[in-house]
Amino acid sequence: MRIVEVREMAVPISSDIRNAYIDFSKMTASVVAIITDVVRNGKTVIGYGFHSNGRYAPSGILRERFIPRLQEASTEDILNEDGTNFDPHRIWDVLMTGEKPGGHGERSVAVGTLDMAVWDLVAKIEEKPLYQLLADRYRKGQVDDKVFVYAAGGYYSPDKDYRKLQEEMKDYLAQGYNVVKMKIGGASLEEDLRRIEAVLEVVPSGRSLAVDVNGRFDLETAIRYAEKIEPYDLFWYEEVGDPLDYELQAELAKHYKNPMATGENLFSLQDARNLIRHGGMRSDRDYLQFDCSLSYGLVEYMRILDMLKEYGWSSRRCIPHGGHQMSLNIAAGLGLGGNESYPGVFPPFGGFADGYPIEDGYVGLPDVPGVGFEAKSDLIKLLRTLAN
Ligand SMILES: O=C([O-])CC(=O)C(=O)O
Ligand SMILES: [Mg+2]
Repeated sequence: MRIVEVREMAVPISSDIRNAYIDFSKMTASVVAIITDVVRNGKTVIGYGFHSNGRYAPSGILRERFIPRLQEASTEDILNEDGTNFDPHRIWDVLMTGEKPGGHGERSVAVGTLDMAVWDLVAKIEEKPLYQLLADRYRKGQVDDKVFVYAAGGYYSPDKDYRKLQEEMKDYLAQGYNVVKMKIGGASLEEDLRRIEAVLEVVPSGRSLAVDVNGRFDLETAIRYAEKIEPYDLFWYEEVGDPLDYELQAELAKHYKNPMATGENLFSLQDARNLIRHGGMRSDRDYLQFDCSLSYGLVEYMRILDMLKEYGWSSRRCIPHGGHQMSLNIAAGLGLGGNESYPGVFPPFGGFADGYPIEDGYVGLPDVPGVGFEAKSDLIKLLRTLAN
């Protein structure tokens, strides 16, 4: 059993949308394929991976460092004890050979992308959906048969007036979502309040709406918005200040009693632990959005889940960023609180398996081996261009 070849390709996921911090006019993502000599059901087993929106394709470091390390590793270094499958934990150690701690930067995205492909591979070799493999290995087989998902959108974009914003949100509700998310912080407070109120006119209540600042605010602005939006009783107030400004987050908690969410731009166990230690996040109401594809993959994410347990946090407080099937599998297999979804943005990466509609805010997962990319036709079409 060996890896024959690892391929990488950068793909554009550009669009004219904008959050409070960046526009997506030049956004890209890396997709990878790990091609093996293993055959299942008459076909070569290939693991696929990619990373979430928000970080540009780390093609350079993938091709110069991480893919060569994987391809040059000896079989014993990347297989499990009895040689029957690849071992994601051992592969992680191989990938991180020669890397100093701290300063996680873009390499956590490169490793997260490869890690997704490795888990896809491992589950395909065991001929199980990844959620089932995870539940069998780490949760006594217990799978959540459906996962809470919310519709993330509500971006700023040219010509998007209040009516168009309302139409977008109504469409998400019509698709079966109960919670929608919109961007704030990219306009004046007055303008953002008008946008929020426009959306509140078309959703059942404030609990159906989350708002995302994408790290734009200083403490003073964070508190000013907090005071204005608190009466709306929103689902959550997301990534309000700089992701690494734990003091701001902790101070905000003193001024905002409703749920807060953050963590999508914390890329390691150590950064996540600092948030829990110093960020004033409240385990009875707040949400954690660490995204394995950006932060060294599921191997590291499981370390984060262990850390959370140590600090008295339930895995149910985790609703990862990124809207991908990888986190959906983790949610179902390891018992997270839910997952993000991008029904209208970042195609073909947004949305889940074909034929699995959202029902009352929850989605089911297909019974196919691996992460389930083969059950999402637009995505697998793109991924297969790498393998052929
Ligand atoms: O706009 C973005 O960068 C994506 C984001 O924050 C989210 O999905 O929460
Ligand atoms: Mg966000």
